[in-house]
Amino acid sequence: MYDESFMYGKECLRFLNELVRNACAVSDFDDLLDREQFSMVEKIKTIGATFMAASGLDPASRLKDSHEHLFQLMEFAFALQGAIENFNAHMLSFRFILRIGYNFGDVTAGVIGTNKLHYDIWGDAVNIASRMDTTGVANQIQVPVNCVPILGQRYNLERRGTVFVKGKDNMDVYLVKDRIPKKDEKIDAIPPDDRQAT
Ligand SMILES: Nc1ncnc2c1ncn2[C@@H]1O[C@H](COP(=O)(O)OP(=O)(O)OP(=O)(O)O)[C@@H](O)[C@H]1O
Repeated sequence: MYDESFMYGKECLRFLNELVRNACAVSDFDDLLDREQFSMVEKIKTIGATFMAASGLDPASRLKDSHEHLFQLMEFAFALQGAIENFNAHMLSFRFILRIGYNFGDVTAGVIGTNKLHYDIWGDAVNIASRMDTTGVANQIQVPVNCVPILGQRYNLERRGTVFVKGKDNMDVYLVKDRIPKKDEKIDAIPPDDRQAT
């Protein structure tokens, strides 16, 4: 845990900056975005200690009738967890806790104003993603129930219960635990000799 008031917030800023573009972690948040496997994922902004990303905003790069951009975003969330683990392994005095909120749905994307331009996204889907984070669990990825049919195709999800979401009342929420292994992954994990014996 860190204290935002320590050294007037300077230490907090330094750590967050190191985390987002640091030299000691194996893969920092911004570097992850350069990877081909996250080609549809975009950083929107950081808000305080929150890192906001979206996927599939460019309809041209989205594969038709595919949920690949949604899986990419979930894989990105896993990669962030890995980056935090790496980062924490270099820390002696404290550990960062990462809480992730995830949602999908229609959004409006654009820029407001004429100076200090900033690309942003809006909509119910964004508000709910934000609430999935704020009502979430330390070191876990929380998603609303509407994500389950699609994410359940690739990930093991555990029902957490209901959380109160402003403007939505109580929402059913799930925690994304891990990937469902692919069939051939299981076979490959068994050494050839053992495979004959079973
Ligand atoms: N583009 C965005 N960037 C940052 N935060 C966002 C964005 N869109 C939505 N949020 C956040 O999502 C949350 C949910 O928004 P909602 O419209 O439900 O409530 P609100 O009345 O705006 O929230 P509050 O009064 O609690 O700040 C808010 O905390 C809002 O700051």
